[in-house]
Amino acid sequence: MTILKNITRRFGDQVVINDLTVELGSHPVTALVGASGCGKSTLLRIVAGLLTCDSGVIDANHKNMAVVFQEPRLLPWLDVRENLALALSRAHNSDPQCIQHALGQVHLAGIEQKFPRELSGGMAQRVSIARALLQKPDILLMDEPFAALDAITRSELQQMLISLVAQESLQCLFVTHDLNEAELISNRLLVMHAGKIVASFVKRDGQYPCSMSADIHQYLNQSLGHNENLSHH
Ligand SMILES: Nc1ncnc2c1ncn2[C@@H]1O[C@H](COP(=O)(O)OP(=O)(O)OP(=O)(O)O)[C@@H](O)[C@H]1O
Repeated sequence: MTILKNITRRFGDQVVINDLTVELGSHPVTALVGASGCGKSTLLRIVAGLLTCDSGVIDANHKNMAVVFQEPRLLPWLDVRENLALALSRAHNSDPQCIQHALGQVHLAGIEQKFPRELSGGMAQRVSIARALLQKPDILLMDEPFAALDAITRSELQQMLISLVAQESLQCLFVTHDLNEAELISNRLLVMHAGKIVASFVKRDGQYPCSMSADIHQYLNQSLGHNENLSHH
């Protein structure tokens, strides 16, 4: 479990994360949704340790985190095996079989020799997920990982992630502004608005409450900076 208490982060005069308190890791997949610019990526980067906060406390039991971004961020001059070997060496692991295993996990056997430019967007993103898995993360942080993919590929990767989470007992924080994706993938859904978590929902018996979608749209439709009427759940 990672607990963030009273986190605030500014960029210049702009308060992007505003006295935010949340606990992560009590459900396999927590989705974080919110309108563009509400601070989702900033929060994820703070959790990942890629960004400091100005005030607040982070009590992180998740020691080993891996991040998957919207872009695969593969090194173009290295082939797939070399890209993954780099991640493996960072994880202080020299067992090359792990690379085959990780590629199998993302259903991509036999492409070790290909260079990133030879991969489709979906394949490249699968490689970046394999790279994250090689780090054996105790929480996987995903920032709009499927946003740049076409609808069919996106759906395939969503199903792959759902299976992976179940098979590997992964913990995942999944940032998206696609509510359907968030509902499908997550077990818990946090709504962010103007730097705060304004609502939280838990999936029970495979379903979120019927009223959730309307509640969230009310938040998403509000312009940033006008959240004083929001109710907490
Ligand atoms: N490095 C930075 N320097 C200055 N401002 C920043 C920086 N990073 C983020 N911001 C600002 O913080 C606000 C929140 O950005 P953030 O990327 O966290 O939002 P988001 O909810 O993830 O949005 P989106 O869904 O569009 O990705 C934005 O106004 C953005 O311009």
